[in-house]
Amino acid sequence: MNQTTPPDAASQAHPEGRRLREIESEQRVVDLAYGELDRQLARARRSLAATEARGADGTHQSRGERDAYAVHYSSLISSLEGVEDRLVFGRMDINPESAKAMGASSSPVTDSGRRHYVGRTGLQDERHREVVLDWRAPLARAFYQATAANPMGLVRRRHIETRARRVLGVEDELIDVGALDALADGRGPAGADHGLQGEGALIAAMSAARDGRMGDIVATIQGEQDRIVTSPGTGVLVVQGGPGTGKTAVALHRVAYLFYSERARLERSGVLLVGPSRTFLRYVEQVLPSLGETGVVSTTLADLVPGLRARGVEPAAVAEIKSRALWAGVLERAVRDLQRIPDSPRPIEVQGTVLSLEPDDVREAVSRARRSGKPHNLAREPFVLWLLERLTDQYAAATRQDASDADTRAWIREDIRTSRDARREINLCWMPTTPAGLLERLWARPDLLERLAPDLGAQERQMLVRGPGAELTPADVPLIDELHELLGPSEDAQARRARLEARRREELVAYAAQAIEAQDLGGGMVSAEMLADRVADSGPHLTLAERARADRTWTYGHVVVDEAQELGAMAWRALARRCPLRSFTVVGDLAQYSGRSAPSSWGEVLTALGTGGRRAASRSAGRGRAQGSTPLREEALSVCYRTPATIMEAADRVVTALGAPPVFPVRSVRDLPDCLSVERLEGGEGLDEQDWGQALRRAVAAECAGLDEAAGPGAGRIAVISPQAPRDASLLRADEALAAAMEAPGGDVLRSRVAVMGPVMSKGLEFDVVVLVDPAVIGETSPGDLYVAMTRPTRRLRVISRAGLPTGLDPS
Ligand SMILES: Nc1ncnc2c1ncn2[C@@H]1O[C@H](COP(=O)(O)OP(=O)(O)OP(=O)(O)O)[C@@H](O)[C@H]1O
Repeated sequence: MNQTTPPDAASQAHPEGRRLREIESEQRVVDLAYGELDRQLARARRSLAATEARGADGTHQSRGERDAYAVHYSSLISSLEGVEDRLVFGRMDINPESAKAMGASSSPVTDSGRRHYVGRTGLQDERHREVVLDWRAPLARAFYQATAANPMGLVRRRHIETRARRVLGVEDELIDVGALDALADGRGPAGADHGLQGEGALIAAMSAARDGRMGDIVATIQGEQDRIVTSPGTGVLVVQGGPGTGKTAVALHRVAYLFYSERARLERSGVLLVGPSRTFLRYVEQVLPSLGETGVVSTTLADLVPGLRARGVEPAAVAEIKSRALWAGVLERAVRDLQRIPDSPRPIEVQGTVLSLEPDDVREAVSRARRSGKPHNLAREPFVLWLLERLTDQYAAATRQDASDADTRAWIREDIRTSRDARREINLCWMPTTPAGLLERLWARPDLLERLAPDLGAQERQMLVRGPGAELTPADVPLIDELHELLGPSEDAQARRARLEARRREELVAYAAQAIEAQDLGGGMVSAEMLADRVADSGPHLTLAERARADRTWTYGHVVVDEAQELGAMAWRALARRCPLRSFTVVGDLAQYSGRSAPSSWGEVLTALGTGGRRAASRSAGRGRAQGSTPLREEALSVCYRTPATIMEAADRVVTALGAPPVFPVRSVRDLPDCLSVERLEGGEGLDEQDWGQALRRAVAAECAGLDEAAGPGAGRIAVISPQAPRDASLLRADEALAAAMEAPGGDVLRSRVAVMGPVMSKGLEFDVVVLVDPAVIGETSPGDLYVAMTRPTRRLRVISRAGLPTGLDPS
């Protein structure tokens, strides 16, 4: 078991004195580490200031270099600032033989390599001697993975608890009893045989009141988690397991680990993190910066395409139809459908001469343009050019001109190109269009849909029909992305971009002219144009993440997808395009799928990544290679850190009774007394709104009071998860105190003490307390959603129901 610091003869008599001495001694090391952090931060800030002071002068190349340095120093500063909190959290004592074998060099803190301090980042002193070992360093693996059965050279693991640069306590685990004598300070506590590493620190982390933001787990990563965090970044890795097993936490730490182990590659390409909702992304946004990493772009699928807003809502059944793989073919056909060969010759009048657009010529032009391999809008140019050449020949013959020289041909071509007939007829054969325009046409024209998507049933097609001008929905976004690939930029878009650039330059020139005049700059040596060029060149300093986010065609070095069981084939295709290397961390739990028919395997979910259709892995070890070109590995986590055992067991019973049992049953690390209460209201479904409102307010107010008592006044977070969230939210607001507790600064529900949401919105989140409304209603449409809703609390679940209770939940 864990104890605080090893007892020796003196400490038997004065254990408190011994504890204080240990704390004091660790404080000296922690002071040294923060001193080093401060020194490095000050140096980076000075370098940034010096770089910026160099101004916008110099050659194009030197301005580019200056910008690159500025971005580098800014990121370095953010990284160093990010690791301030709990900079050092662990110490490893290594047996002398292992230390010698590792050949570790000595430093003021390492005791000839026999002692290492583990922290959020690696720090060395000015003489390049180790002060803090980065938690991702190979040597630090023993801190997370060593057990009594496999000590990995570790004699003792120490967790150091700090707050705001002060050491508050230490917690020791003895790993290798046999090696203890070899250590300078002799004896230690009994060996660790509980299977959890740093149990005290772990339980403390889990018991702390939630504050609406996920914290990192770097100080308490467990062995099974660490093996996933540090597994190589190649291929597709599925991290699965029941609720609260740390899948999200592990995936985020894996990103930080990959930045460490493959920094050169990922610093150039960045990492994309895809989450189920903006709220979820806000929930996890602190984790990577707290590990010193900033090169991550996070997005929902709805926000995947820069500049596109998908604010429309539609039934889940419609979104499901849009997610199917068949759309790849349908959209391809829709684009080819814009390339038409007329049934008969079309007359074209050019300055009084009538030419004929021949179907055979159009056929040839179409096939040449398609052979160019360019997307539709870009292939239009070779298509038009080839037809214009044919029409030019016709015109020359009809007007008896010699069109053998380039200038004459160019004149004729221009006359044809600008004639109304030619424009109309050529457009009809090869219509330029935008992704949103084409999709709008598809939804608005059932006849078109029937022709292009014959595999859909008539009823399904009917469900897709939507009038022109309607808002795009999140499920439209992967289709739009696919269409971007098939269509390429439209002439309109290209022209718009050129116009914008021209306007921006005009503004810059005007601004520069004013500046020259106002400040009497230049002395005749600098023109407004020159100054405008410099301002444009020196532009804003964009970080990699900012550049990547704004560029739809950016390819990332690694992609993490959370709640991945929800993504359909079209979404995976969009993500596959963003990572041709197919380096993916796929996080999810098939049992938490929203809807009735969850996919049966990850192979089925991930077909679009080229992993083949077969799963080749088993439960925990679960490594294997699927048939297909992209290697697929599956790992499963088995310990729930979030939800008390009583609640977890109830959730398992309920979904099992609904015919959707957990894919991986999990073991909770703790249980709490009185953590589950279930109430079926008298009056049942016949209860009127007023009585229901009252009962709900009473329940939520009681939970607020209970949490005040358990965590301190106002501390902790409560979620009310209801199938009728908006209506229940307004009922709760009738109580002034609850309305105040529901206030969400900046619209961020995670900042409110009481958040009301539907079950889908609660995916991936966690709260101290959950008040769950009408679980049977949720379970009826989606057992997975009920599983999610029941497993969000860290302390307590209160069920309040008007409808009958689902099997497995009995009134308490
Ligand atoms: N090793 C650990 N040390 C401390 N806390 C941990 C550890 N592992 C997980 N946790 C905590 O457990 C909680 C659940 O983790 P996380 O959200 O990553 O689980 P999950 O498997 O993604 O859950 P779900 O599938 O329910 O969304 C979080 O508060 C996380 O910080």
